[in-house]
Amino acid sequence: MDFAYDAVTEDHRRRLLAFLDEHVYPAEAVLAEQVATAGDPWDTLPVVEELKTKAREQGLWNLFLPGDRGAGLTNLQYAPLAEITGRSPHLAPIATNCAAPDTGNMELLSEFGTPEQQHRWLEPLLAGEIRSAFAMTEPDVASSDARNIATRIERDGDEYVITGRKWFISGAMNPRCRVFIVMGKTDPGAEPHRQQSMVIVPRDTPGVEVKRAMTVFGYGDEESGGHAEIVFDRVRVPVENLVGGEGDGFAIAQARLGPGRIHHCMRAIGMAERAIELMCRRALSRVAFGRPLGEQGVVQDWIAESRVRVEQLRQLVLKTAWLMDTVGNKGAHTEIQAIKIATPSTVEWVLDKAVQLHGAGGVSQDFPLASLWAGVRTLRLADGPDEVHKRSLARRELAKYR
Ligand SMILES: Cc1cc2nc3c(=O)[nH]c(=O)nc-3n(C[C@H](O)[C@H](O)[C@H](O)COP(=O)(O)OP(=O)(O)OC[C@H]3O[C@@H](n4cnc5c(N)ncnc54)[C@H](O)[C@@H]3O)c2cc1C
Repeated sequence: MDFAYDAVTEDHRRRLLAFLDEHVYPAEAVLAEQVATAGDPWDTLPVVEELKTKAREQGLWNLFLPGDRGAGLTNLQYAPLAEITGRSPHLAPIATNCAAPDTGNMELLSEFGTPEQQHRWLEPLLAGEIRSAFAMTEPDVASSDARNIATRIERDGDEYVITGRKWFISGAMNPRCRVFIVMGKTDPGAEPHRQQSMVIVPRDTPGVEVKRAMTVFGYGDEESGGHAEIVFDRVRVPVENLVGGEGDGFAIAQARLGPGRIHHCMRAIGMAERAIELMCRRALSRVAFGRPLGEQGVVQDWIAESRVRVEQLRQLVLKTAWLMDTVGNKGAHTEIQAIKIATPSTVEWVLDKAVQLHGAGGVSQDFPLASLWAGVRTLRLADGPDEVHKRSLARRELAKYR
C-alpha cells in the first residue's frame, strides 16, 4: 500500500496551497466587506470573479470532474485538493469552479444529459458563467425519505407541468443561478422507486417564484448563494427538459449524491485542518494563569485527539475515493455512507474544541470558526441525515448474517 500522493496530485497540491496563501486567505476579509456593502449580497461578488479568473489562468479549474470535460483527475487525486479548498469554504471551491451544488449538477448533466441539455446548461456551468441549484427537499414532507417528495410533474402534450414547493435549495438566491434541476412525481401509481423524475427548469420560466432565503443558525450563506424557498406554480417546460427517462429520478439522485457526499467530506477535513492550525497558534500565543494555553494538559489533549481523529478520517476518505475509482460508486456505497456518518460529527468535535480555546473570539466574526462550525453541523442533515445513513449501513451489515 502506497500512502504517498502521486506526482500529478503533488503538483496540484503545491499550486493550490500557494493560490490559497497568495489570493484566497487575503480575500476573506474583502468578501465579508463586500457582502456587507453590496447592493445585492446574493450575487457573485467582484472579489469572487477576480479569484475565478486567477484560478482558471493557473489551471486550477473544474478539478472535481474526471475525463476531458474537467481536469481529468481521479477521485483519489482530487480528494487532497478538495481538502485544501475546504480550508476556505466560502471562497476556494467557488474560485476553482468546484462548489456544490454546481459540481453535482455538472456531473449529472455530464452523465445523464442529452447533447442539447449539455450545450445549453453544462457548457456555461463548466465555464463558470452561470450557477445552478438542485431542488428536491420540501417543507411539507419528511424529505430524508425521497419517496415522500410530492411535487407533481405532469405531462400535458409536449410539455411537463410542475407544481410544488421546495425549500433549502442551495445557491438559488444568487441571480446568476439560471437553472434548477427539479425532482418530482411523474407517476404516483408506480412502485415507490419509479415514481420520481427530474426536469430542468430555467429560472425565468413563468410560475417559478423564489420566495425567501432560509437561514442556517442565523447565517444567510450569502457567499454561496444562500438557501431558497421556491414555489413552482403550474410551471411549463418542454418534454425535452426531462433528465434521463420518466421514473429515473430516484436512481439519478443516488448517482448524483455519491460524489457529492465524498466532496463534502473532503472539504470538511480541510475545515478541521484549519481549526487545528488556529487552535495551535492560539494555544502558543495566549497566556492564562502564568503559562501559555498550550501547556495546559486539557488543551494538549484536544490537539492530540484532533490530530488522531482527522488522520483516521482522511484515511477512510482516501480509501473511499480509491474504491470509487477502482470498483465504481456502487461498489463504494458502504464506504461513502461510512464517511458521511463519520466526517461531519468528528469535524464538529474538532471545531467545538477550537471555538472553546478561542474563548469569546471563537464564537465571533473575527475568526472563521463559528461559521465553519455552523457549516459542518448542517452536514449532519444535508445530503441525508446521519440516522438515515446509519440505518442503511446497519441493514447491509445485518444482511451478511441473516
Ligand atoms: C444547509 C442546507 C442545505 C441544503 N441544501 C439542499 C439543496 O440544495 N437541495 C435540496 O433538495 N435539499 C437541500 N437541503 C435539505 C436536506 O437535504 C434535508 O434537510 C435532508 O435531506 C433531511 O430532510 P428533512 O429536512 O425533510 O428532514 P426529515 O426527513 O423531516 O427528517 C428529520 C429527522 O428525522 C430523523 N430521521 C429521519 N429518518 C430517520 C430514520 N430512518 N431513522 C432515524 N431517524 C430518522 C433524522 O434525525 C432527521 O434529521 C439542505 C439542507 C441544509 C440544512
